[in-house]
Amino acid sequence: MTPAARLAAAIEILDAVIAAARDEGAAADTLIARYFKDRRYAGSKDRRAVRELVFDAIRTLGERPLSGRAAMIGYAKARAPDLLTLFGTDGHAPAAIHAYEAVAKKGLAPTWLAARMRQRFGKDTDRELAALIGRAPLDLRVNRLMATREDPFEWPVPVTPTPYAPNGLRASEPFNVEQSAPFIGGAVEVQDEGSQIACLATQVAPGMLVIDLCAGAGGKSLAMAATMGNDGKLIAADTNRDRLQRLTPRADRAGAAVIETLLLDPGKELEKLADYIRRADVVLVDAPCSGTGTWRRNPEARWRLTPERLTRLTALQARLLEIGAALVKPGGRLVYVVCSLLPEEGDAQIDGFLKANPNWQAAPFSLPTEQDAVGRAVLSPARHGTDGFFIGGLTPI
Ligand SMILES: C[S@@+](CC[C@H](N)C(=O)[O-])C[C@H]1O[C@@H](n2cnc3c(N)ncnc32)[C@H](O)[C@@H]1O
Repeated sequence: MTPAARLAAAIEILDAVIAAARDEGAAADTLIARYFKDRRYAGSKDRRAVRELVFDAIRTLGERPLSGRAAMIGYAKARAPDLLTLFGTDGHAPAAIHAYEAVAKKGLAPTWLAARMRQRFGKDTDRELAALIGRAPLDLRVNRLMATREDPFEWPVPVTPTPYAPNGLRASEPFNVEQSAPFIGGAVEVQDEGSQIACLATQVAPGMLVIDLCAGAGGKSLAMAATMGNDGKLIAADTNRDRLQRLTPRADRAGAAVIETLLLDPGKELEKLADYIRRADVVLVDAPCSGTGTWRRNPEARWRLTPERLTRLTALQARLLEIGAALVKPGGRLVYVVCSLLPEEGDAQIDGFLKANPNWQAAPFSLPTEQDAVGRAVLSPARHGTDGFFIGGLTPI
């Protein structure tokens, strides 16, 4: 493909990304893969170059652009002026730029979201937002059921311990982990260091009954099962059958024998969990959220969120906290986690829960990172090099 044809391809993909962000469609990575599936003429260098153009444009533009063209012209004007010379050059090039056409503006995040982030980060907001749309490192977690961080793994790139999580490793550049012997053998999993730190807050231990209420494909279930040393019981529950099904082969590979999956009915979650009411030592509520803490991985997510979607999410989070609380035994622990840095999904949820449940209080936890208050911690890419997380600990009085 010529450079101009790559540019035209990136514009077409950006059109799809913008529509998907508006209509709750697929992620940018999926859309890029779909685009190239039917275009066998594109070689690996073309794919890489187009992907880079798409993601560079997404990272440069804070508000959802009107169109792929507006996005690419805005990106080119802000960061890559050479691209402007390619418009209108050959048969495969995008049409020449007109004097009055729409141009997307450079920015870190949509104005309404930046304003909400400012409530948490104040004068540091721009630094935090810039880090949030940077590139995420590739983090691994060593599975203590099979290995230790000191084992002599062989990696194709330099890999070093992460600064905070005791079982974390960080690769100096991306590589195909899933083809590596340690991954295939179950000795490592891919997991952001922030997720690993969130699991430490649960303080799970061997012999416990643990419920991972929003287990998904089990990233945190696997980490907790390893800490439990395969002793006890971990119920990995979720309403999404596909995600839960992905957990079973991962648990087999990791040798995590304490995990039982449980598919819940949305709206009737406690029916299937009736046997565990007031019995769990630890309940983790890793709630569905806006994902503002994971923009490094899918920066187009900031074009997706609307105030209405955020309201729906916070209502679900509050409901899941109540469900989780019903499962905790006296003296047990409820840990609430979101990969979001918006105050309404973090502190406000814990404040709301404590107000509605005066028989509960904050549960202190000890983490390798600093804490905001007793039982509350916030991780951010700018400060910790992790995805953004809010972690809250609660216990019945
Ligand atoms: C942040 S993700 C969980 C990620 C997972 N814990 C991990 O570490 O990989 C949130 C999960 O909540 C699930 N979920 C949504 N509504 C739910 C509900 N009402 N009850 C239980 N799980 C729910 C979603 O299907 C999704 O898998």
